Order: sequence, then C-alpha cells, then structure tokens
Amino acid sequence: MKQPERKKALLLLEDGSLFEGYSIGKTGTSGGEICFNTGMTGYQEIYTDPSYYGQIIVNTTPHIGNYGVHVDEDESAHPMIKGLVVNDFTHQYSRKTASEGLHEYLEKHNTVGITDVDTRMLVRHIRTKGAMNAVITSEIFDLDALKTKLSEVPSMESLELSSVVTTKAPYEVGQENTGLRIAVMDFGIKRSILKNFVERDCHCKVFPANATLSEMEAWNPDGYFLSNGPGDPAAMDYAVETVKGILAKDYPIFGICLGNQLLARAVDIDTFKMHHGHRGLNHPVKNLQTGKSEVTSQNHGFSVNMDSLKNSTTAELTHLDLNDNTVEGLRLVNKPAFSVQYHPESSPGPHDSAYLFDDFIQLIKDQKS
Ligand SMILES: NC(=O)CC[C@H](N)C(=O)O
Repeated sequence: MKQPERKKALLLLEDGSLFEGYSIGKTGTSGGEICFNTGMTGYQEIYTDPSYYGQIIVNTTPHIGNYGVHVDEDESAHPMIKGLVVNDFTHQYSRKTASEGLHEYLEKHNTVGITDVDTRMLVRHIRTKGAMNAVITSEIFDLDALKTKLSEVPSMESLELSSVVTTKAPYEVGQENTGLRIAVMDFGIKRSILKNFVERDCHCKVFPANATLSEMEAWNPDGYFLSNGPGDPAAMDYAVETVKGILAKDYPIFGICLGNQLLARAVDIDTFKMHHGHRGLNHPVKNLQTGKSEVTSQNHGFSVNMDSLKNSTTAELTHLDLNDNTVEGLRLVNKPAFSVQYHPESSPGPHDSAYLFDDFIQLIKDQKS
C-alpha cells in the first residue's frame, strides 16, 4: 500500500515543551489534557472509550495502525479522544477482517494525530511533571498562535463532561423477560460493559446522565448501574444527588470507574485529581475480601481519597492498587452497593475481574430473597 505524503505536525505542551512529527488522521488543530496509556493492544477501544473525551492519548506501545480497525471494536459511535500521539504509525494493516485502515477511520471522524514523536521521552516527561494540557496541529506553525489555541483548552479539574457524551434518549439492550432488569446511568458508557450484562441475560435500559430516580423507577429495575465516563466527579452534584436517592431506597448498585467515584461522593467521601492517572492493561489490584490479586485494565485521572474512605463509617475499602496503594474498589457497609475504579469489562485488557458482574447479579438476587 502506498504511504501518503508526510505532512508536518507539532505537539505543544502547557509547560512549553514542543515536539515535531508528522500528521496522521485529519489535518487540523486540537487540544486536550495529555495522558498516556501503556496498553500494548486495543488502540481502537481506547480511542472510542467516552471516558477519554477531552483528552489527547499518547500510546506507549510504538506500533499503531498495524491491525487497522474493526467495527466490533468500537466502544461508542466514533473516536472520543481529542487527539493521539504515537511513535510509529503505519498506514499498512494486516488483518483480514479489518474494515479499514486507522488513518482513514481517524480522518473520517475528524480526529487529529501526530506520529514520529519520541513517546518514551514524552511519557517520562508527563510522568515527572504531571497531567497538563496540550495541543496538536498540522496547520498552525506560528508558535504564538499555537500558544493562544492551547490557552483556550479548559482544565480537566472541575470539568463536567458526561452531559456531552451521554445518550440523548433512553434505549434498551438485551432480551426482555430473560433475566434481571438493570437501569444503567450513562455517564459515557462503553459498549463492552453492556455486552457483559447482556451475556449474563440481563435486560438493560440505558438512561441519560441527568435522568431522575422516578424516571428510572418507572421502568421497575432490579438494580442500578453507574457507568464510567469523562471529566471530574466533583463537578457532578446532579448525579451524586440521584445516587443518594437510589441508596436511600436500598436498591442494589454497581459502579465502574466514574461510577465508583460518584458512589463515594454520594456517601461524602472525597475524590481528587491524580498526578498523572492510571491508564493501561496490567495494573495489579488486590481484592481484600478474597486475598486474591487481579491484573486489571485501568483508565482514570481522578481517584477516591483513601483517608476520607478510611474515616468513613458507611463505606469500606475492598480493592487496593498494588502499584501506589490507591483506592481501587469500595462497598457500602449497610447498603447493597459496591464499585470498582478499574475496568472489569476489560476491553481491552485481561479478564481477571469479570467476576464483578456475577457478584452484582448475586447481590440483586440476595436482596430479592
Ligand atoms: N474511565 C472512567 O470512568 C474515568 C473516570 C474519571 N473521568 C477519571 O478520569 O478518573
């Protein structure tokens, strides 16, 4: 396959660091919070995960594009990232079942990227300096003009983004009358989470992030699921209020990632912005209830405050991050509610944690009996 002509591109970071490379995807300019993912596979799932909305992703794995894209690997309708930074992009892909090349896919969906960047150096830089904003361009080469663009990018802290990516209207997935009915609060849900419920015979109704409890109750759910999603949980009081309402009625709750943070906030446990977050497919977590460790898929830049959780009389720590001792899961002491900070749907990632979906189903059944 012919490689297209190489066009210059720039990456400018908030602290002034400048990287030069070549354009991939759409020609244009795009800014967001720069963060890195250490997964060696699953670029399409990462780019289409709505939790990454507002962010520029650096892939630490060097080869990107080599297996094209496949419609089954979309986690939402289109890429959600603000841009991508890679080391060695290829236009040539070798997978028989791929529907198209990554470059064409990114271009079609207006996603800007840059290749031929020293991503090792860049990741070490982010790891030392912490999360910050950045801008990628393949059209603005005047540095002052680019700095102005960068200054217009909002800070991730205090940013509410679920309302941008949530479904506009409720929809249902799974077969009716097969099993349990799960009301899903969509803060930016990944399709693979819904697949996990459907595989377990659940019938899900997915509600917009601002749905009220009475709207959801009208469907008569057996349990409530709080989804993953982008942005700062501290800017989501509207959702926290809804979660408080669900808790007050003792309905079963399971939360993933942003859902974990919202459950914590609903019982007055704080969250905070991390130095540079956890994003990758091999993060070790210990389940303190079973004593077993799991290798997990993660994508979060905010975290539940450990001291605040330890001081709580309503919740307890269930899962601990073995890399940095941060909170990876919690449960409420006197309510049928639990959540994890990582991604048991594992798309992409190892499948060690799929048991959590079964645990939720068991929790609902126990509540009923
Ligand atoms: N994957 C998620 O749900 C991310 C949650 C939240 N936006 C964070 O960055 O921590």
